[in-house]
Amino acid sequence: MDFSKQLDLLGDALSTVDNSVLKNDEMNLSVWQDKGVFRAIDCQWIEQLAKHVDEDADSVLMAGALCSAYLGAGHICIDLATIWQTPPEGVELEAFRNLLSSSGVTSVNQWCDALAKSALVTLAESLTEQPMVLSGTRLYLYRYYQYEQQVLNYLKGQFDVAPFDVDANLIAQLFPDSNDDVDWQKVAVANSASLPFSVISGGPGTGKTTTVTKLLALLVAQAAQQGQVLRIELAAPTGKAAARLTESISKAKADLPLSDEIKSVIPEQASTLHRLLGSDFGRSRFKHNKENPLHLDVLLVDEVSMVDLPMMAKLIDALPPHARLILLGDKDQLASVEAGSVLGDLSFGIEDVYFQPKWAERLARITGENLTPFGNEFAPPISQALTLLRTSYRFDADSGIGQLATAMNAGDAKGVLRYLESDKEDVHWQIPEEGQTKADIATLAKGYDEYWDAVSLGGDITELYRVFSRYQILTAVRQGEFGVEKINAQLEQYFYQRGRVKDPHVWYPGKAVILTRNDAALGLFNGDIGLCMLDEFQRLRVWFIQSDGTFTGLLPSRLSEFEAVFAMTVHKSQGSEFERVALLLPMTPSPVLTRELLYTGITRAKKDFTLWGPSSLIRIAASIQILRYSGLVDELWSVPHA
Ligand SMILES: Nc1ncnc2c1ncn2[C@@H]1O[C@H](COP(=O)(O)OP(=O)(O)OP(=O)(O)O)[C@@H](O)[C@H]1O
Repeated sequence: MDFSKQLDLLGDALSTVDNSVLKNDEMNLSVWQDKGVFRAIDCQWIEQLAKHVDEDADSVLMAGALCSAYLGAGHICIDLATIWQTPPEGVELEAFRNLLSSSGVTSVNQWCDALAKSALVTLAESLTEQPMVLSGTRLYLYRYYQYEQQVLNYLKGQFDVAPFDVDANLIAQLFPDSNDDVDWQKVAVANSASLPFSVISGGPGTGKTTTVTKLLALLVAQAAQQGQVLRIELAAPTGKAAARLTESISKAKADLPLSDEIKSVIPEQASTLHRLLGSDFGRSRFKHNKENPLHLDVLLVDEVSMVDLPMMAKLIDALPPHARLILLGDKDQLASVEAGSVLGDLSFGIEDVYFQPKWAERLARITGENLTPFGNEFAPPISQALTLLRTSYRFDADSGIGQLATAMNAGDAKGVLRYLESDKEDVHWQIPEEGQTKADIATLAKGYDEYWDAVSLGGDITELYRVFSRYQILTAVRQGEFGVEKINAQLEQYFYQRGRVKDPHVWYPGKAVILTRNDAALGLFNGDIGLCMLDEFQRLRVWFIQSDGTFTGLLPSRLSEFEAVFAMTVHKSQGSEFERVALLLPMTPSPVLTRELLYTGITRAKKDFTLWGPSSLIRIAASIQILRYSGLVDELWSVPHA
């Protein structure tokens, strides 16, 4: 039986769960469900598994349910050794150990032995198709183990490819006056041009787009010298991010010190990953895969922090063997909504491990930069493929947003509060009053005055979209008084009371929506933003920006799954930037309040940032980092380093 297919079929169609699956009464699933450790789908999953074993498999089924539950929280696998020490939240260690000991498991080794012996588990070293895979102390659902292996095998294959020649003169031409200590943009170009796979990571405004545009120019120019034309594709996880990539590449291209002929070969048009791979919406298989690979020589993917492990595996699967893959993103941003944190895992040691000394010498020869201090004989192969851009050209040393983002990223709560309290022009802090239970909608709504003025003038949709994109309210949570749903409803009501909106319950000029699902028929994607305006025949249309910057107007009735977007969650805002951002925290602690969430929220703002929230929660958030289990870090970074 194909258990992974079975898991798919289970989907969200939940029926009554048989809570007596586990032979030991103490391991009653309903208790675990009540504690919020397991979802109904986790219980269904092990209920299915239990039908296929006669053995007393309680400890195995428990591990299986944990594996499924952790996957739901974004982890690719569970680490039994870690869970043995730190059981899921809400479960006491002693109770957890007692439960397992009642099925004969009193140590991690015994737990691993029980799993290794089970008919439900295959060992990674002798892989067969079973519901679960045990690799050391890591336990995976079979399909996720496969995804991880696909990525690892691809990477290991790339590490063995001999480096490509790089034209140092062209690099010098592209960086005519680099006078930083070490010009990491130049190093990134030399490094990525040498390799079939590379990652360029950097915070906001560190020049990622500028750098890859130069990289593409170099590759195009080198190919031209050999009479070849490269097929280059640009992609990003969401429509918004693809549109931004298109815009920034075309801007960066204009400044290149190269001939128009070379520039004309560098594409500007980016598409979404789904569109690139040929999504047949709703099905997990893409049109392009190993049997039908993409027709390209170079693939550049931006905003990779948002790419989950299954998507990365499918992307890699669809690459022709000779293709170069260049990944771009900010490793410190929130990880993908779905399971995995691929960019974070790939860049795990990027801060303190650099290049093998020989590789550092090679790059120094090409770039003329002094990279001797960055040689490290313990650098694992993956670290050769990474470059971190460190200087932000958007935020100067005085910028409050830049300093705030850096402090948050470092988990420096005191620094964060200090910058919030300082009188920097671009950072503001709205401290809620003791016991405040509602958001200050009137103040939050002020940011949209300019937008409503533009709506009432009924101007051009391009201009309206531009004005709308200047300000955004972000929320940390979905539910509750400070959650995105309530805030949107209150904002629409407020706009109605102020006469901006005739009736908030129907479509009206100026209504702003975000799609919550891909829509094959309309060619629109989850996360696409539409603005409602009258067309030339005075009919209401919802206008969506295409990745080429033009707009398409649809009858509102054609949209099925969407929500208002005067406020959006930080998760949804990834891949977008706004001149002014108001980030609204809840008043009480929430597990979603993490360093990454606040860093992502802060870095959406280009010119002005306001944080609404109490200092206690800001402190807590700064101290919590998201950890997602996977085997990528161990497999890629396990070489001890100095
Ligand atoms: N080496 C440099 N010297 C001076 N200015 C630079 C340099 N590199 C980039 N810039 C400028 O900094 C700004 C941000 O650059 P770019 O858009 O390439 O950064 P990014 O990392 O892609 O930004 P984002 O956070 O928007 O993704 C641009 O105005 C760009 O022209």
